Amino acid sequence: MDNNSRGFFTKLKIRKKPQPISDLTELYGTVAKESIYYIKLEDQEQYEQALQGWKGLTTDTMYRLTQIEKLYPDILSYSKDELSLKNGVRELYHKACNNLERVQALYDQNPSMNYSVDMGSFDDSTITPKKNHSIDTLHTIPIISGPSNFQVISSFEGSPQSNQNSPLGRTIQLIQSKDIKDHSPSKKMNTSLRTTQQLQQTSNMYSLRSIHSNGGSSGTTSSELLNTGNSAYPGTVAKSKKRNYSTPSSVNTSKHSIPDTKLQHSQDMENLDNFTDFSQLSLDEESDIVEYNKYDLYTEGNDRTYSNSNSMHTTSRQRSNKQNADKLPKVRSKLSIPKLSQTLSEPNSTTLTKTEKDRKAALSSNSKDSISSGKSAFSAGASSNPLRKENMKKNKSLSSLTNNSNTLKHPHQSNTKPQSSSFLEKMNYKQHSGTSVTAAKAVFNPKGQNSLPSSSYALQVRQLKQKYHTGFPSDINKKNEELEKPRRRRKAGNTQIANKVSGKSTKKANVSTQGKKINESKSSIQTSTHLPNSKHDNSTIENKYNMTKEELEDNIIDSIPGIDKVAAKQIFSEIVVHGDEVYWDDIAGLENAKNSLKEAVVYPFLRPDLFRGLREPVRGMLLFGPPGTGKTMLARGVATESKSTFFSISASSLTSKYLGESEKLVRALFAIAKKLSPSIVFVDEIDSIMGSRDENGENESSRRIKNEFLIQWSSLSNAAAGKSEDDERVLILGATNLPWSIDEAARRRFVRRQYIPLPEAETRKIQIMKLLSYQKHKLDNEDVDKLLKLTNGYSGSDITSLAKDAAMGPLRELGDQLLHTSTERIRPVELRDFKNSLKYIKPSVSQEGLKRYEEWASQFGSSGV
Ligand SMILES: Nc1ncnc2c1ncn2[C@@H]1O[C@H](COP(=O)(O)OP(=O)(O)OP(=O)(O)O)[C@@H](O)[C@H]1O
Repeated sequence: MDNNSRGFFTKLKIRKKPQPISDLTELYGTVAKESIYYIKLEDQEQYEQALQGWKGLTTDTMYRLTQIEKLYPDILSYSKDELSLKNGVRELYHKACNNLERVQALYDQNPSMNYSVDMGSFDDSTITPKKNHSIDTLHTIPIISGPSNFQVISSFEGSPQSNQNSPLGRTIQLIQSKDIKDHSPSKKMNTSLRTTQQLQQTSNMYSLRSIHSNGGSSGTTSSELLNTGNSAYPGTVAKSKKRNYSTPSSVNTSKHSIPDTKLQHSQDMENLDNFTDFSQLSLDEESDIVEYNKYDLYTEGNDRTYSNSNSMHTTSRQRSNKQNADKLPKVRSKLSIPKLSQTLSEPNSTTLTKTEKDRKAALSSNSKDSISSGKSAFSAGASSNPLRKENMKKNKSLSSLTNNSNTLKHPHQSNTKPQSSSFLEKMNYKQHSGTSVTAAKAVFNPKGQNSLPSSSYALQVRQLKQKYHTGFPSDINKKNEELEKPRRRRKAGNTQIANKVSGKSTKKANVSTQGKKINESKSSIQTSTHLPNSKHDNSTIENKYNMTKEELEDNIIDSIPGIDKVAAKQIFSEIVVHGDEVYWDDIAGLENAKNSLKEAVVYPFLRPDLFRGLREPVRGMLLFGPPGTGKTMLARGVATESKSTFFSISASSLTSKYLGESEKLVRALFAIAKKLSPSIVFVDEIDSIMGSRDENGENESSRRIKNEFLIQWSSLSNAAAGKSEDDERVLILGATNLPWSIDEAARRRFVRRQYIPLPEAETRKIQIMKLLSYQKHKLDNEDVDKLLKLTNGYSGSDITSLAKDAAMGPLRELGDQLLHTSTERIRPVELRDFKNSLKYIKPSVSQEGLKRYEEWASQFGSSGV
């Protein structure tokens, strides 16, 4: 370890009370400002530049956030503000990714729209309107010159952070500028030494822990870390300086979109906050700012230019810093969080481009609601550009652009302040029954909300009714009637049956066509099964609630304080199962398990009033047993029969490569499950996230997921139907083939541990008969009995495979003639087909394996009621 590195660690130790707020504030401000800039570039059809910018921004943001998380790993010690800021940054990052995708598509579609511009420029000229080239109407954004003016230290070359179109990335060059040597306040200091020290100091904010860790999660080298540390600086500068518009009208810039109360906050602060014109800064002043921000870095040697023309070139410094020194506000107070919203205000309308004007018009027309404003703004922006509009549609970027408007909000607003009323207002929501949560429940819990009101439910309903004048079905008699109504069975041939017959297991057939799918390749995530259900049709949702599913989700998310929006979106789009119709009758046998589940889940969910006090239902139930015995089917059956919102998750859906992300997903999952209660959170293969602590291979990330999960699970103490008035009924239903691997703490929380054994002969018979009922066959009772003897030890899924294979027998016989044979002439399935198939379809569970399950069941489990 060299001396410099030692210096880092010493500093880290000295820093007794880590305060992520300053880092996060700075990062948020930087990302937000850059985002606005790149959106403007896109508005100006400068796709290439915008693209480069988004790329740099996304990379840098995630990297810097990771570093902050590493530096301040104790999330529990974060203040509310810090958490909100962190969420805010995540949200901006997510939106930046969406924007990146969109701009990439725009760029790919129409590369001719791009202009050859010096990519080193952060020149406002690049966002100059093309059709309305009035110089007077231009406003300026500071330019940081390209590499020609800078001396790049070789170790930084090729760094991913060196994206020059991103101010974040450009800082790498900036920081090593020759000008630093010439103009920095510490002129006596040897430049390279000082630069190194500066880098170290800045890196202290972000990268100490991983400086020698060979990159940590991001796989970075120490030089990259330093780069990233440096990249923190422009944000500081950007935050610390006033954006200066070149036209007289820009004097009134601050009036834009800023509530009066905020304006009163501090004009100086605003100036400081908005100042981004680097070229107007004196070195001395800037060094003060740097000092104020505790970043001992000097960037004012960097070349930037004013551009009050639409020229697209980068020039060297055009004005002396001294000349503009007085433009820097003399404020040294700490940047306050609320200023972020001001920082992000739109510029003066007179300086806006046409598209921006559209956006602004939309904004003002809906100023009460930033979300809706954003949407309108988006429409305006999109409509001005047909290509973009089309592309937006294609890329589902409505929400991402809507979200852009969120960048104009304070993170607190975006995270915690429910937007419901204005949102509902905009959507004419009063015309429709139910609140957003109700609507969401109807969407995500399409079988219908629990019919019987617990007192808390009734209370909630009353409150919601008062608030939104809705027509909730709260009449208990009505609900009793509803309960007693014979269940409407699906017609044979519906998707479920079709899936079975066609051989798709319920699990495998689950391919969502609803909601956004962030990652379709995640086969572990089941999001929907039954497409024909019109309630699940997005268009129906839109008709019914006059809002899209995405809007509905946004609304729900907004109503949950403190939730990470990105994580919540992921939960909605990937994990929520939209109705999953498996009925008890579909599951052959397993009567004990069914009874157990009815008692533990179904009845309490349907009659919460009966299940209180000592009868309070369990909050965790484990289904364990050999593979393919119907555990997943049972879980789906429970979801259907209990009329609950069903979340089906797997380890992979909760695992993120980014530090802290998985915990957020877990928190979001529980928060949404509570919100949409009654809910069942089904975790298949739960051993993979609840593995025993002494199990080999438990890594840090799975330990963190597990801990978070256990914490959240504990918080469901009143969640099952029971005690309190405002109970939220959420059940964790786990399934595993490896019950002995489950951590003891988790095992304890699974109060009921239900053994799902291999099917008995009777169960196999029911299953075989059910499967044969969809096929022409010639098996009589005697044949079936013979078959039962032959399939001893087969699991439910083995039986399904066998039946499917046997059904192929008559077709196999035909060979190529199959193509010319009419359906009627194909012979029925016979016992011999099964016998043939039995030759190569063997039981999947061994006798020894079975023994182990039985032992564990007798020790920890139960086998029925
Ligand atoms: N009792 C049953 N009744 C009807 N079909 C069954 C039954 N058990 C299993 N199957 C069939 O086996 C398939 C797999 O079942 P399921 O996925 O529920 O098993 P599992 O116990 O969850 O398996 P794993 O532990 O491997 O996830 C089902 O889609 C169904 O076709």
